[in-house]
Amino acid sequence: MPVNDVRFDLSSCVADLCVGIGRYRGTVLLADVVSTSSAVGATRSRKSKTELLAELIRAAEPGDIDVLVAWLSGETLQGRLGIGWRTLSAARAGSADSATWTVSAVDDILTDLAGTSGAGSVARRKELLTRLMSRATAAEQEFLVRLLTGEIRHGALEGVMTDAIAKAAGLPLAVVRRAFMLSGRLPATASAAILGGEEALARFRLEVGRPVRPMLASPAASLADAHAALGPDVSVEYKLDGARIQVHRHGDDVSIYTRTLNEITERVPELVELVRALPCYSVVLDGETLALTDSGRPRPFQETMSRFGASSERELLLQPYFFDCIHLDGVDLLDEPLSSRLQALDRAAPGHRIPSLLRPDLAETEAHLDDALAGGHEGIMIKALDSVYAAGRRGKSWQKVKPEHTLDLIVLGAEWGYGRRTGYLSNLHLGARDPDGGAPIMVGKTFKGLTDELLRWQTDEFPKHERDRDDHTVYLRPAIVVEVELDGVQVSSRYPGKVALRFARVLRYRPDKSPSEADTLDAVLNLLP
Ligand SMILES: Nc1ncnc2c1ncn2[C@@H]1O[C@H](COP(=O)(O)OP(=O)(O)OP(=O)(O)O)[C@@H](O)[C@H]1O
Repeated sequence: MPVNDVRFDLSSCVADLCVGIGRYRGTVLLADVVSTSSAVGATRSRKSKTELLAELIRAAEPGDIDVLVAWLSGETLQGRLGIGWRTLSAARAGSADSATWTVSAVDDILTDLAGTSGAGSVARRKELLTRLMSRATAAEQEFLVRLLTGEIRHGALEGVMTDAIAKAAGLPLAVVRRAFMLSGRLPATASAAILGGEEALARFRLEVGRPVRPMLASPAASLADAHAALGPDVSVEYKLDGARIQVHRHGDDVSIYTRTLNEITERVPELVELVRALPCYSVVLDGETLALTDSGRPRPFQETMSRFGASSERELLLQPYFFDCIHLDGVDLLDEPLSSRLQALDRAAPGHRIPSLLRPDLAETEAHLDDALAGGHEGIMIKALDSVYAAGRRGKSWQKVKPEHTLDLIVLGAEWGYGRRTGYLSNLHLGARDPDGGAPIMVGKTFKGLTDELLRWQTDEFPKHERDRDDHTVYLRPAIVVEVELDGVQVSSRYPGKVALRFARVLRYRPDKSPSEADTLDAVLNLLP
């Protein structure tokens, strides 16, 4: 689309939005949300995305704020309703001429849909969906389909949404970010910010038993770079190729969460036992878990992840390796430097620290990386000892060094295979995340690295996320993240990002990551020689 058309679309969307909000201030119409969402999608500027979302949040009635934020950030139950694209299309006979749905009325229907189960639920769901769709305009229907299939999250990513909440509430961004880290939920953060200001946000505290959003690392160009950037006061740790765990214990109560804050306590009894036996009363630990082979090498990532699934194989015993401690016996440590948190970790869980070195020189750091790789691990992490615990990938206080290029990409589609792969979905279309929250951008294809087991899994799983299909290809909604290894990237006019992967091969699927955590187009472009 030529640039002028984008501008035209955007300005008409914004005009609609202002009319909508002006007319209905107090009661936000679904139409207002729809025009904001398309305007947010159409602009590539983070600043205007923030402005638009902030305007919408400001205009909402108090009771609508959390629903709005949940919708626009994808943090909503609707993606999990299990309503497919086909069912939704079937419910779309005809559309209304003018917009009458309000946010709260739509939310009531969605809540009803979520609560419908048992005998007669199919008919009841159909009836609710038809009611919802028949009173919606064509644009609203489009939005509802994306909302119900869980696709909407790409309109407003976490970063933009926290900016918008801060702007709408007139509060410093740092205060909003911290509340989000502690509450783990954007809707609750938004309502508190708008209705209760800084005081309400300050009430979000670290609570033992409630997970906080984890701190992440940024990739380092090289080991020497990371070492030079962070200076001598660092902790250099193995980067283990397992699954992130956050462990909370209060007395005998233990709860364990994944990187995406899902609770898995019931599935990992051996970890619960071990944590109960630690010499402390209350603690929150951050770490990695994995299963080992008899010779002490890490088992493949898929096997560790399989322990988190519904049918968990208990024979594979998981080991924990902790690397942080953010609460110990009544004292919150989030704002303490890493050096103090590591001392607390050694008191709380002696003998369970991830293999690490304190303040090594460059040669020792290199040797640690070699040891990690020789042991079958992924690489190392280099962390500034004076850094506080802050959720997300902001700043450079944790840097990861891995020898191979790998990218976490979004599966956009898969082509039917031929020869040995006839009848299987095979060649994957791979997309990078648009850093500005737009649709993923295709950067390459591959079928290399796909085992028979993965081919079978793909063929089973992909149709559940189908967006469209033709004779050769099944196109997917952004839902599945796959990690690929590659030799590099090259400039290419074949794909819209003007860059293509070189020799990409599938390493594994990443069920622990959502598309909003996939690598961005910028990360791909960074690999250009
Ligand atoms: N010593 C360690 N310190 C922190 N995280 C570690 C460590 N060892 C392994 N990890 C894992 O690495 C992840 C942090 O790396 P990053 O922020 O790059 O996330 P990621 O995208 O999942 O990483 P990758 O895709 O490289 O596995 C953590 O979520 C954790 O699961």
